[in-house]
Amino acid sequence: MIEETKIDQPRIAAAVREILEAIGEDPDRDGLLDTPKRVAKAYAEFFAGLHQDAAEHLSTTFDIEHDEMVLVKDIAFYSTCEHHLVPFYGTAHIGYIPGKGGKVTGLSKLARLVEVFARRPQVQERLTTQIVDALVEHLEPSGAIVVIECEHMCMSMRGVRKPGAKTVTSAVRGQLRETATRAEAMSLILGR
Ligand SMILES: Nc1nc2c(ncn2[C@@H]2O[C@H](COP(=O)(O)OP(=O)(O)OP(=O)(O)O)[C@@H](O)[C@H]2O)c(=O)[nH]1
Ligand SMILES: [Zn+2]
Repeated sequence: MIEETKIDQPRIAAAVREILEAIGEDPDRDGLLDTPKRVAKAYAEFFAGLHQDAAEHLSTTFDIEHDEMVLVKDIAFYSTCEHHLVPFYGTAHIGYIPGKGGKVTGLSKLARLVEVFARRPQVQERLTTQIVDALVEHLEPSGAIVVIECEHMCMSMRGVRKPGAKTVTSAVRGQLRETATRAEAMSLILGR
């Protein structure tokens, strides 16, 4: 569930009204009347992850004996660049090797983990390491890998204006740092 209650929507709405005035718009014209409220509601969704805890999702574990890699790839997500407050978006790929007698979580929980950290003001590098570190902390796997591929709107629609440029980041922990296992993970992720 998206926790939006801790986000001060009236305060966001007041700030949006200010922005509309600052760009020379009339916040009282018909089309804009409800815009501050709408933006506040949207921001409550965009930043809901600030008030969520990865532990909540990763506490669902199963007693499945599996000491080989589990990989969920192409998890689509949207995040918000903390420098410009515009979206960056793309896909996350998450793999782990359960530890000895270790924990296996539900597949959807890996996607929920992405949401928890994507729905915050972010940079792609931090998003990548936060996801892998949460996996390590809560599942105690023998290895974990996260690869994220994104387009940043701050590079497409403004500034350097290079639409289509993709940024790829990765974070690897434990046994997956070993060359052969890492190569296997990367070919599963990128070999499409
Ligand atoms: N490392 C990293 N940089 C990012 C991310 N998102 C945006 N940026 C970069 O943050 C930098 C901010 O640079 P500044 O020079 O402070 O801001 P700016 O004048 O708006 O920069 P330009 O985008 O080059 O116009 C830019 O180079 C962005 O491309 C991210 O997730 N990771
Ligand atoms: Zn940016």
